[in-house]
Amino acid sequence: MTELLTAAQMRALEAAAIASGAVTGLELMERAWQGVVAAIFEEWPDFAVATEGGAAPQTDFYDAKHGLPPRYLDQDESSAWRAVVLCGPGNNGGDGFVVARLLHDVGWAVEVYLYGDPARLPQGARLNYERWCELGVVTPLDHKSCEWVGTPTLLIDALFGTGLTRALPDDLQGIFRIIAGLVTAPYHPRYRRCVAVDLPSGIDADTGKCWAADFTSVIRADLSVTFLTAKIGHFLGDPFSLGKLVVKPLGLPGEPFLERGFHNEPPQDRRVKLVDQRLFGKATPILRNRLGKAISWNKFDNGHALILSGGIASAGAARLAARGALRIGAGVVTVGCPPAALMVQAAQLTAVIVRAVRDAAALDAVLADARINALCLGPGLGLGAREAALVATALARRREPRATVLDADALTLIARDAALFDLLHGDCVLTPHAGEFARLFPDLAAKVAEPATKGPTYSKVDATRDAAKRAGCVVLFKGPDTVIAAPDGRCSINAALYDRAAPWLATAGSGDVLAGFITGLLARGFAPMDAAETAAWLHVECARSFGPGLIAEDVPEELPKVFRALGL
Ligand SMILES: NC(=O)C1=CN([C@@H]2O[C@H](COP(=O)(O)OP(=O)(O)OC[C@H]3O[C@@H](n4cnc5c(N)ncnc54)[C@H](OP(=O)(O)O)[C@@H]3O)[C@@H](O)[C@H]2O)[C@@H](O)CC1
Ligand SMILES: [K+]
Repeated sequence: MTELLTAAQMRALEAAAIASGAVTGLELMERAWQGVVAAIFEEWPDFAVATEGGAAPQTDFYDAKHGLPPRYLDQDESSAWRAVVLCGPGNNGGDGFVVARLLHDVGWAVEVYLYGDPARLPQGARLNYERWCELGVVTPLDHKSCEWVGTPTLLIDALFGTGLTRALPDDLQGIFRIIAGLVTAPYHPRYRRCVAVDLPSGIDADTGKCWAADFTSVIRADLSVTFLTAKIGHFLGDPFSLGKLVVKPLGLPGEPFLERGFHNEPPQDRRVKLVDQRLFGKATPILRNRLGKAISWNKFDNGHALILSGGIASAGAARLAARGALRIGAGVVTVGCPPAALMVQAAQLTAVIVRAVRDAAALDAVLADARINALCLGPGLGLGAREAALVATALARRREPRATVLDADALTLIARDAALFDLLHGDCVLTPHAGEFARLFPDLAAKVAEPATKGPTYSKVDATRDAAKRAGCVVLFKGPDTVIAAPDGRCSINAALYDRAAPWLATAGSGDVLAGFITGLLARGFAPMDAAETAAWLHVECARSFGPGLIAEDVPEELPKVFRALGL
């Protein structure tokens, strides 16, 4: 998995590299702008063609995005390559001055605006400001001049990066609103693309929160270019403001540290990882069973998952979870349902065993079978006294605690009853969506929802970590930015964003399949955190592999294809 950094960790790495003498601050800035410019030209190769002719291409990118016919192009103006670079008072602005220089060198008409006093720029940024001043003017960015920004072919947002730690002053809020309004104006023919250096200005690099009035006053980027590795804030908040995210190397001597972990490792509860394909490295037990051996010929060695079902009307949710658990490799899956739902479940299920579980006493008897080693409680379960008793029975068998996923209705039940909540143990996994999270942890949800007005801000990562500590088990907080945390502080993000976006996964029943995936992996012997991360990643991969049109039933059926693509 890839380490995501906080602004402070990034600064510490930069300072360590500079202190080691391996690189200077100015060199880092040079590498950063090289990365930005390379990313721009890779993304829009037509922009680099200006090096030769200086004539703007007739291609209307805007047209492609909004379906406007080319005649909307302002032909008179289209021959000018106009770039506007907005620079801020720190090193993000310093990166902006250098990008301006390079674009100028390759033939663009570049206008540079600066917010702040040039005399107070940090040393490296100041030097690059002076170099730019030899080539062109710098217009102070204020309420009046920001109107002149207009709608350039290329807008570079280098106002603020990782150094933004407090709310923007009123004058800046106004400037942001005006520029954001200009560049997102839907019918202006000449606006092409906006590139954010590091991240769109106004977004907090640690939490993804917005220091501007709201996300509508953030200058939305088509491309955000960051350095070394992504920051946590790139995946939280409103990542849609970032457009496409590109990470460029800085050539730091310890850069491969990202593969191995930090040289000076921050404590566990300060690190956040991005779940990615590296989960499936050699060490991954995806093809191993609960005994740590390769998947066994004996189905019980591969675990036995029990999914509790609700009544007839909601019985489908448990079936989806069961199918997920089976496809991900649990050796045996049983659905336990109320007697009245037995016929319905038996008629619909083939490879899955169906058993009647009338009440808590019946569940207790079923759980006497020690081969059942993973439980799934919640999908379509119901919210009555019987269901609460089932949850209590399942959690209370402390002498033989089973790995247990609590989803949907089971989460509502434990949110309602503190005694049930107290039964949670270290082999549980909670899988709330935002609404369920707010019911379970109202104070933490309220802190996440608070707008950023003073630092440090509180994010979904912080909330999930705090929730896992409070519950004493793994919490998987769902969303396009799913955050997974363990009580010991481990934390990761499984992002269905940028090149992994799969909005069609937001479909009824897909959460039930995820609960089933986790349960199946728990049955296979995965530790709760590993099971949650692996299941969440595969869940998104299934959706991506299937594509639009996906319904929940398709998710488990796509799994064999995903496994094959992974070479498993
Ligand atoms: N680290 C690295 O390895 C590398 C970093 N690089 C680049 O540097 C960027 C980070 O630079 P940075 O630390 O100078 O921060 P940045 O975002 O420019 O802003 C700081 C300025 O903003 C000001 N300010 C803050 N809040 C404010 C507010 N609300 N309203 C108004 N002003 C406010 C703050 O003022 P102060 O708090 O000091 O009073 C200070 O003047 C990073 O994003 C990347 O682009 C790359 O070049 C390569 C390697
Ligand atoms: K920026």
